Amino acid sequence: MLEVRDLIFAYPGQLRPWHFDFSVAPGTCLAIHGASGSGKSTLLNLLAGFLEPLSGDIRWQGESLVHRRPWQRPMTSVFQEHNLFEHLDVMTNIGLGLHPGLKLTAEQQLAITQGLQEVGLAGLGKRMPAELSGGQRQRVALLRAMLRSEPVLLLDEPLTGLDDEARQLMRKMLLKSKAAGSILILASHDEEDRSVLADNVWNL
Ligand SMILES: Nc1ncnc2c1ncn2[C@@H]1O[C@H](COP(=O)(O)OP(=O)(O)OP(=O)(O)O)[C@@H](O)[C@H]1O
Repeated sequence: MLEVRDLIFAYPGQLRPWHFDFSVAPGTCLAIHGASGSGKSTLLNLLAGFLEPLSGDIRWQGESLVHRRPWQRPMTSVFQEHNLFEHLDVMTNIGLGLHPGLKLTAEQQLAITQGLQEVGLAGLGKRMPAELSGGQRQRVALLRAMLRSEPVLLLDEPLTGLDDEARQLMRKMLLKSKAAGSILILASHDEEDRSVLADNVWNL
């Protein structure tokens, strides 16, 4: 269970702080809903550990995460900038997500090849990020996040800008992650994405 308890945050000079309090069970998706500027990305950044709360707690399996660095948290984030390494090809970008020294097992290599097929990118493993469209880059970033198999996936507008076919494929993959027990925290303006993926909604 991921628990967010009385988490308070404000940017310097902000008069009304945010107050977050919710919990999310494994195998479910919480959508964060709110107007532009309401704090969706801020909440994801707090969960990921890129921002420090003023007070309150974030707990995973009963253990506090607030003093853990981002890479020590059981989470993977896919934020709007897709964060691919520009000088590394698609396979290497994904492989680095699985093992920082690229020591991949045969099983992991197979998972990458199959994953690329599933998200409609078969045969593009040797491409450099600059040789991909925006939507293809987005799918690489999402696939890398899903293959990391961390218990919590933080998703900031993950399907924005994808065409219908790619969007359907990625929704299917995300539903598969959820069925396998992942927690999805989803910031999305898209009502259909929320209705297909989310079990609960946190309104900002
Ligand atoms: N580093 C920062 N310093 C000060 N204020 C910030 C900072 N980052 C964001 N804000 C402000 O905090 C508010 C929430 O921003 P945030 O990016 O979390 O909104 P959002 O709901 O994700 O918006 P969008 O849907 O447009 O992506 C906005 O008013 C924004 O201007």
